[in-house]
Amino acid sequence: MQVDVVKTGMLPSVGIVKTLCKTLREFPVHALVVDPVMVSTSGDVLAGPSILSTFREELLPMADIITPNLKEASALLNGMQLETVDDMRSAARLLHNMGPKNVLVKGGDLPDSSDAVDILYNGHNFYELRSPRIRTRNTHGTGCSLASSIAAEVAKGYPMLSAVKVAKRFVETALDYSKEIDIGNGPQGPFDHLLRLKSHSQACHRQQPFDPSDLFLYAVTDSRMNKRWGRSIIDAVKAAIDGGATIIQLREKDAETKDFMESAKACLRICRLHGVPLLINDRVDVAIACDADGVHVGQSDMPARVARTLLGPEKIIGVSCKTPEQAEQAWVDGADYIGCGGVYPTNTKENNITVGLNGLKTVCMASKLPVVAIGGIGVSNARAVMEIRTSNLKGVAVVSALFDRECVQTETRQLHEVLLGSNIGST
Ligand SMILES: Cc1ncc(COP(=O)(O)OP(=O)(O)O)c(N)n1
Ligand SMILES: Cc1nc(C(=O)O)sc1CCOP(=O)(O)O
Repeated sequence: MQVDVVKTGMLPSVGIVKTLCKTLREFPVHALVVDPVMVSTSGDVLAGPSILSTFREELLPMADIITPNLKEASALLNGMQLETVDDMRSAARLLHNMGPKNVLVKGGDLPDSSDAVDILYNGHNFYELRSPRIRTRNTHGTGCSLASSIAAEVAKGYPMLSAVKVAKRFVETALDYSKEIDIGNGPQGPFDHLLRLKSHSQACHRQQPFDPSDLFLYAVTDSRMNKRWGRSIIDAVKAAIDGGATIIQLREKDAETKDFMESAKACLRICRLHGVPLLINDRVDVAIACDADGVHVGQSDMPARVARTLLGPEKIIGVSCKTPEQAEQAWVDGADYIGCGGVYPTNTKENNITVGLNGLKTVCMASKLPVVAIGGIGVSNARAVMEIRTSNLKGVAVVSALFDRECVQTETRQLHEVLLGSNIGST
């Protein structure tokens, strides 16, 4: 077996350190990451002074990097006082003289520092690596995970400086992710390094599975209209839900990404309270970032197949389709529903091709997926749309008839009544 990178953790006896060094001399590895575990983040002493001379004389000279915390660096340097960043630099230089190629002195315990400062020294340059200090009691295991992450990055072939930066970012993100978890009985809890796995599985989780009847009254927001009427997107979404909207899509063409994310998160809270799914138009990144229930993509947006890979199996994906071929492709790509239009001419979307009721019917009959009709639909014509009577036409998606009006709630309620009267999907 070829071993590329070895990372050491706690080595409880002199005999074990000596055996390890002997093995490493016989079977050299590409890189050796030494976490000289002697004092844990929680302050527990994990290895006695008898081990220090073996560390200094045998193990450290073989290491590509060593990653002591302040107490370990001090122990290796016969009790040297380490209280400032300058002290850490001096310690890194002295430890480097013992033979390792790189030294990372971790300043997590540095008094009076609002940042977490680590010093990396490679014999030529010092790098001061700073990240915000995350206030949490769940820090147990951070040193070990940092060194393991460095080893993993080095094994992937990255240079030491980038390996350390990536590892530090990983630990920082994991600390932040798990900072409020109530876990463990002692003064400290473990931090949670499975964050990527968990955040992905959470991202893949939706409150409820997709129900095609959610397409019944589909409210699609428009920032320009809401601005014109002097209301926020959040107020618009609330009003639409109060009026009976069964699904919401945020279609914010002019929003800056950060603003879009913030309003999406606020809207999501409202939607979750009411059990109404919230989709994001076009922006798969925003949907992932705010854990929305899904996305709606057009023919020139990210392909549904790619969106599905990014979003996972449970999120809702809708695709705009004007033809039977597009509807077939949406099904193949793993979409959940299609939006078909424009049924009528509309001013909301420039240069939109109108397919009419016949086009809608043709697409519905070809589609294996549920369909929602869109384009120029409102109280006056929703019934005619639903009367094409194909069983997979589940509802209407509406922008201006709800949001380019003074009272969103009233308009939504009226449309809801019309749709109820049309007895959708019963044939
Ligand atoms: C339900 C629904 N159907 C169709 C569309 C149109 O989406 P797209 O083709 O991506 O065009 P834009 O909305 O981006 O202008 C939709 N948004 N919702
Ligand atoms: C966003 C959109 N997509 C369409 C399509 O045909 O795919 S029509 C349209 C605009 C719908 O707005 P209104 O309800 O104001 O007509």
